[in-house]
Amino acid sequence: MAGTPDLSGATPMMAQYLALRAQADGCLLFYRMGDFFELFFDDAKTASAILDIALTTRGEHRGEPIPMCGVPVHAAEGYLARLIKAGCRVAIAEQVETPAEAKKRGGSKTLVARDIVRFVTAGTLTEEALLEPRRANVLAAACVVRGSLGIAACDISTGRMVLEECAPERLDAALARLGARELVAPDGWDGAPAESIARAPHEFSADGGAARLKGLHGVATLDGFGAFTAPMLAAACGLIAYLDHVGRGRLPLLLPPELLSGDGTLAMDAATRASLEILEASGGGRRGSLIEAVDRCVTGAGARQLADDLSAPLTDRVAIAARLETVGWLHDDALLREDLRRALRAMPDIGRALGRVVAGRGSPRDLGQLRDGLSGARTVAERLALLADLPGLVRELLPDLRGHAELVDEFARALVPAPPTERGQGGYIAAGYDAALDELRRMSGDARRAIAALEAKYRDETGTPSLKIKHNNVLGYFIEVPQRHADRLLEADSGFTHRQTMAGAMRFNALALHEEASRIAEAGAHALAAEEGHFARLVEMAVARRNPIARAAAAVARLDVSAGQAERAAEGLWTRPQVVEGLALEIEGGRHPVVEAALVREGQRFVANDCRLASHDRLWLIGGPNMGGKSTFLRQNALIVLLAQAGGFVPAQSARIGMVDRLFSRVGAADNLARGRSTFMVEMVETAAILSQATDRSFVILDEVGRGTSTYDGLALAWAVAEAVHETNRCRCLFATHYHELARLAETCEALSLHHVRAREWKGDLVLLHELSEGPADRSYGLAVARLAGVPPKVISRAKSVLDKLEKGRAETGGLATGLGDLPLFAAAQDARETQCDSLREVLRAMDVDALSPRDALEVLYDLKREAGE
Ligand SMILES: Nc1ncnc2c1ncn2[C@@H]1O[C@H](COP(=O)(O)OP(=O)(O)OP(=O)(O)O)[C@@H](O)[C@H]1O
Repeated sequence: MAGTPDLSGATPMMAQYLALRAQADGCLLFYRMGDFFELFFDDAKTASAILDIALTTRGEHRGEPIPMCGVPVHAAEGYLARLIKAGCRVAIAEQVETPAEAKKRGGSKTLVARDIVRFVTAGTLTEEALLEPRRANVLAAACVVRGSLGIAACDISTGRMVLEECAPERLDAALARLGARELVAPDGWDGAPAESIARAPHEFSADGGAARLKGLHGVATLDGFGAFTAPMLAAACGLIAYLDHVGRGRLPLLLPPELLSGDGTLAMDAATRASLEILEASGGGRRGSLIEAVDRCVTGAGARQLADDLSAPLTDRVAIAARLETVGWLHDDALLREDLRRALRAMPDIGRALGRVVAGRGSPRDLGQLRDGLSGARTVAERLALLADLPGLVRELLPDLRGHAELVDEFARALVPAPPTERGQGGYIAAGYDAALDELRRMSGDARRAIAALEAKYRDETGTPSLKIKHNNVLGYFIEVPQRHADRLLEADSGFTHRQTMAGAMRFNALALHEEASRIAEAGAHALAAEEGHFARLVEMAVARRNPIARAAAAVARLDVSAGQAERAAEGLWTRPQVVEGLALEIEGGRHPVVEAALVREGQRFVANDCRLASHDRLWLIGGPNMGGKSTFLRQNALIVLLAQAGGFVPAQSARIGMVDRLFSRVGAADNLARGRSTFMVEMVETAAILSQATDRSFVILDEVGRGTSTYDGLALAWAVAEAVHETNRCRCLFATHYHELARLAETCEALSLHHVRAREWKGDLVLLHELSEGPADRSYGLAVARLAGVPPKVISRAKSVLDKLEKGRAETGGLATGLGDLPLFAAAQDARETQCDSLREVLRAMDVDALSPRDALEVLYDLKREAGE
């Protein structure tokens, strides 16, 4: 591999490598060698397999060849992104001195010193290229103090930090809500999820956490930020200690912590989130998720805020009303909305630029982004301030959007319009900002002009029109002439000194050229140093104002979310929900945003359905054929509740929602093999959670619970669960089931009613109407659906005869629900076609094929055909 020195015999280097490896602590070690990051031993095997790059060997260690692979430094970000995605963490070991410095330090053979400069892990990214613009990147720490769980979480790309406390068994739900990419937990804590990163328990100290937060934010007490408890502070301590470790002592942007209280948000556990596909569809990724169907934000920060809103809908009516008022205001004024969105669309990502600047990885471009973003925010605020009747929420945001005039003006004067991402070449400080810098630039400009004049002069003097003055990184400035004209310059008194002979050309130096070149170099170095000085000062200015800048970023994001919600509502004829006290759930003409979008893409129409739950009719049992739309109906109502409490409009004609405290969604026998539990076990664990946690203010959707086991067990469980939900939890609940027998519950449960999705058989084909109707389902249509799905006719006809037998057996024994009483649902199940099939079968069975003459056979065929026709 190019650029890789031979390891054999390089023992000091191997010693250096192994020492760094020991510090890398479970991470892959990227070891910088020239233009490459090299990986050795098992790291090389792991990385080459994930990255699909060549695994080679170099040299030996203890008599064994050393496996090795490498990635070019200039392309390292792409490789890092893939490794992080595959769940790896990476330690970056850089050369921390130049070869010249090493030589000066210890002689010509001295190894260049290297050190781990930082760790790159999923939860601690700040690089623009490694982050998803529309998704927050959350790192969390958790620990238990005196039986209570503390959680600290932050998105270091924007600095947002939240602290919360809850019961230890709520850890999974909290992590799912926060969307944590990486979790840090004390070593030896048996409640820690398997994939968490273990850190020394002493790093989780409440006193330590309080001290670090006070130090970070320069305050004597944390009371101004919130009343934080010991578990929260201990978790914060663990989080900051880990950040300190991965940043090698340099902390990223951390804003003052916010106190999160579980009471203020709609509780949803991990299973509910997964089943509602809020931020990710079940197959992974945004496609097909709720957020994809809702998100019309024009900025990355807006999309991240929307994801936050959807992950943690509110239970505070005032806060929900404030958001809804803003969305309504922008919904009703299309011109204003369009104007605002146009302004927002042009804004860079202020929060993430700030994150990089504070983390010490900011570039001139990031400063330019802060300038443009904050100036855009100011313009938006000024335009909004002119309007009458601003919603309260928008009025509150105005001061955050303004108030950066000093920084914006300074940055506007200091920086060129489009600053580069690299500082090495300079050129990012604007002309006219610093007279001394302008003078240095003028000097090097003069010298460049002088060099151009020299070229003309040398051509004249030597009589060589093809003489050129050129520049490269090795020789600097030099004079080049074609070989055949070189004699004149090679003469002893020519004033030129020979530098290099090329094929067909010769290169020379001259004193005057050397002097001008030195002036350029000197002025260039001074100019670069001056620009560096300005850069450091501008960075300092941004860092000092980090909290107000972050507030401006948050205000921009909130405006974008509201405008995006309004846009989505206008596009899809969504409506403003009423979120009220009480236990109603009245949704008229509700639709499922994701299913509807999919249908519309195929030119089909979504059938809207109503849902009317109230305390006297709080459990709807929903039957009907497979594919009839039961799951869709269940989910659309849960999603409408979620969207409404997140403060947005909803896909319905009207919606009146009694505030929900907890939302549960369960799908029978969902696969969760990754967690090593059987599907049925998962289903029951999740159902148990609902039965123990749902209150009368909760909303629960249960989709075919009980289907993951034998028919009798399943029916019995579904029956008992429905009864418990009705009697004990008394929550609002939609319960989809294929067990017709459950209809009997309506006789004993007064707040339970029966509903079904409609279907019809028409000319032998099944027609699914996707329409919800009152009353029990008339029959199953499983075989018809299977035929629709393309199951071969042979298998369908076999299934039919099995079904006939089963139903006959059931009729004789009294059926599945014997002992629960008669089941009228199945009484009318036989239809005329089945009887007809049986008579055809009778004729065929009676026939002796071997005894038939060809003529008789033809007769029989005619008979059969006639009979079938009847
Ligand atoms: N209201 C509707 N309007 C139009 N099409 C619908 C509607 N509801 C569902 N569908 C269509 O029917 C398909 C199946 O819906 P869904 O999964 O909700 O049925 P189901 O009754 O739960 O089926 P199963 O019992 O097999 O789980 C959807 O993917 C969608 O294409």
